[in-house]
Amino acid sequence: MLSVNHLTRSYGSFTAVDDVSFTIKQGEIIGLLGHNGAGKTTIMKMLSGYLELDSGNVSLDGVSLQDDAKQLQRQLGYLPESLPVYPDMSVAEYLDYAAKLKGLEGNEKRSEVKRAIKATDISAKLLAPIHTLSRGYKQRVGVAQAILGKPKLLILDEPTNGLDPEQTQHMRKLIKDIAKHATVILSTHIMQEVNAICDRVLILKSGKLVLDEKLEALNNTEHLLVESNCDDASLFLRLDGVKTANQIAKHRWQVYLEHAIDIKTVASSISQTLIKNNYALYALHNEKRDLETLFNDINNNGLSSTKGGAHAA
Ligand SMILES: Nc1ncnc2c1ncn2[C@@H]1O[C@H](COP(=O)(O)OP(=O)(O)OP(=O)(O)O)[C@@H](O)[C@H]1O
Repeated sequence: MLSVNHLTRSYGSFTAVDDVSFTIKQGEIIGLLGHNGAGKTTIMKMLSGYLELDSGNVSLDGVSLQDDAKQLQRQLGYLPESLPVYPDMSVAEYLDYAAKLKGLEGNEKRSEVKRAIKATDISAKLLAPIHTLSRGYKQRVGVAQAILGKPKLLILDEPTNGLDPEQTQHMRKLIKDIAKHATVILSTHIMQEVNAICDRVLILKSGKLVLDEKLEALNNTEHLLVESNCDDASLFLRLDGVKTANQIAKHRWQVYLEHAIDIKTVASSISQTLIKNNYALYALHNEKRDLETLFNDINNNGLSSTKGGAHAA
């Protein structure tokens, strides 16, 4: 299991990742979403040990990044946003080199390189110098190096970036296969990608984690739209069945509910509570959301409050 606690990182005075915590079980595929600059790459770089944490901690199956970065790095594969490529090396030379860096030797190294080549379907270009490859092929070489040594944790920064539709399908299948034996975190801007392969989604906004939810629950999420002059998120959050309360405009709230909760019961307790607390209730009705509209709501709206704590988002 990957455990990430209070991860924080600034560049100078700018906080790019702000107190982010989550855990991921083996076999899960997590989609890390957020607009440009939300902090996705910074988180991935910290998890992979490429970038130091300012504070917080990361551990994989109990091995802490701070205490034993080398051991943890041996268990992880990382496809960075831009691969540190060696343009004049052939694909075969590069994979051999990458395998050595992971501590693989002899027969184990040979069989792992072979496996990675087969899995990413790059055998036709083994002798080609890397600088002659198309973007899609380079991406596959990047994934091949990431899966060497059968990592327990695979971190993929925009894995289908630059791939054509057929290669994208192939990559998605590959990621699913890998996830049978590993934890996968991938970042992407493409919602279909998340819907196609992820089990769970983490949404970042301005460095903060604003949503951590299973995709299945998310795509079946109903929320209540409440129009009221109430300005206190905690009023909604203390009600049974309420998961988050987002103020999306003056006098407009989106109240997200726990999975499988009776929406009418929650609606009734919201109206009673508002009135009991001397707030006006102008309207209350339910709406259904999918990942894409939820993502847009989160990014276009001002506040996100969860039972775990309310924060400006
Ligand atoms: N080396 C750096 N020095 C200063 N600021 C940086 C540096 N790297 C990233 N940032 C800033 O930190 C913030 C988060 O960047 P990051 O690359 O993690 O975002 P991202 O979510 O991966 O974005 P994208 O989707 O565009 O790749 C951005 O505002 C970015 O400009």
